[in-house]
Order: sequence, then C-alpha cells, then structure tokens
Amino acid sequence: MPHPLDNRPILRMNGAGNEILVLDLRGLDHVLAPQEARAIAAAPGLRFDQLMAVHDPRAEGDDAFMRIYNVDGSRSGACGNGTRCVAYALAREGKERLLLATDAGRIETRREAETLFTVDMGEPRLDWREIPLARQADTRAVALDPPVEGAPAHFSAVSMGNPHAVFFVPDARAVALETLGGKLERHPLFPERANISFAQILARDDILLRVWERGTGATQACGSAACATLVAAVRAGLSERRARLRLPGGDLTIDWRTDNHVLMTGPVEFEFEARLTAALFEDAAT
Ligand SMILES: N[C@@H](CCC[C@H](N)C(=O)O)C(=O)O
Repeated sequence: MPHPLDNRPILRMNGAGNEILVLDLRGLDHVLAPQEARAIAAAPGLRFDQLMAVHDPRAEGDDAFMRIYNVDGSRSGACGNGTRCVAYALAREGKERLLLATDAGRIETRREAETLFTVDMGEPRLDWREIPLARQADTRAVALDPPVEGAPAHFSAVSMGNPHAVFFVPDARAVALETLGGKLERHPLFPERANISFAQILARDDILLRVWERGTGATQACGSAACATLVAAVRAGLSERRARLRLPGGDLTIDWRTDNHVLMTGPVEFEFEARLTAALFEDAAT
C-alpha cells in the first residue's frame, strides 16, 4: 500500500521571513505524526519554522481545518504568519476571504492585495490559567522566578491561542536571544513552554521585536508574538492600539480593535511547490 503522504503537494512560502510549509491534506484521512513532521523538516530544502497541515473543514461554514507543527514536531494552536500563507494557497482557488479553524478556535482571513493578507487572530486570553502559567499571577507583570541571568525580572504573558511571554527591553538587538531563548522557553513558569519575545518600544506606534519560538528557536518573524506584544504594550501603557511591529524578516501591522479582536496585516511570499515522496518517511515509523 502506498504511503498516504506520497505525492502530496507542498508549498514552500514565507510570511515576513517566517519559513512556512503548507501541506494540503484535504481529501485524505491522515493526521501528520510528530515524527513525520520532523522527517519533512529534515528533507533538503524543506526545513520549516512551521508546517501548516490543511485538512477538510470539520464544521459547516468553515473553509478548512489546520494543524500547526513546529520544527521539533510539537503542535501549536496558532500561527499568524502561517495562516496568511494558507490564505494565499487557498486564494489560488479563488477564495479571497476564509474561515479557518484550529484546535484553538476560528480565524478569519482577508486578501488585501496580491501578497498582502489580514488575519483576525481573535481575542487575546489574559488570565494566567489560559496562558498557561504554573502559578497565579497578574499577567501584565509576572515576576520571572526563579530568575534567569541576563533576562529582565518581569514579563507580560498573553495567549493568542498559543503561549507568549513578552519582555520589554531598552535594546532588543543587544539581547542574547540564542542563549536566553531556550532557557526561557522551558522556564518552570510555563507548563506548556512558551514563545519568548524581546520588544523595544521605538514610538507609541512602532515596536522592534525579536522572537524565540517554542519548538523552533529564533525566527525571522512570528505573527502571534507580534499580536501578543502589541496587547502587552497597550496594557502597559506603552503603545497605541495600532502599531507597526518590526521583525528581522519584515514588518507587520497589528490592530487591537475596541471589539477586543486583534488583526494582523502582513506579506507572504511564495517560493516553490514540491511533492512529498514516501522515501522521506522510511525512517519515521517511530
Ligand atoms: N510563527 C508563528 C507562531 C508559531 C507557533 C509557536 N512556535 C508555538 O509553538 O506556539 C506565528 O507567526 O504566529
């Protein structure tokens, strides 16, 4: 029997530099196993930050259901840059507005221009249990206890369907992201690990951001982190509700509307299309 993923089409894209694979699994009853995601990441040219597996919709009115994988095979409830890439992929079928579901909820997307998309990332979750944190805390300023050498003493915690810790720093470029990122991702305060952001306020509508992603490491951009950072900055009185978020791979515009929804607008880039082969999964049985 042929492997179910043999010959499946896969799009290699990026969203503001965040490396994304879009794997179309519609019409196929197959849930990608973590070791299969890792096997795809190990294939020449297919290394990704996130893999967006697109499945048939599960509810009436939805256009698709998405499962989101990090490069280590772990799953996430949200990926803003990857969602824009999925929106681009489905726009090739003539759908300019979409309703996409994930484990964490529903997301609406809208095409603004050929390669510019807006994603309604939904409402931020701000209770410590929803992040989740390991203990009760005011999520606007959580004490980093135990402390981590080189990291600020406090951070803001936000869930955008996935857990984010935002550290405000005077100089984001000076942060030792590679050294601190992994330690903070696995800090005992985060039972499900966390995405770690270092944010520098340039102006009330302009924020510089570097991100260490849970399950992936340092990336060129992280859409949900940009949303979480804007929310954290507004709560701290540091930002307007709409701002430009500057990431190493490109800029995102984030708008925390008064109806509590967070909208993210940003670019996508199509790189190439390929097909998976069964040979990729020969060693991925366990
Ligand atoms: N790059 C994504 C976020 C990816 C998910 C994250 N690593 C997690 O495990 O939650 C984005 O653009 O939002």
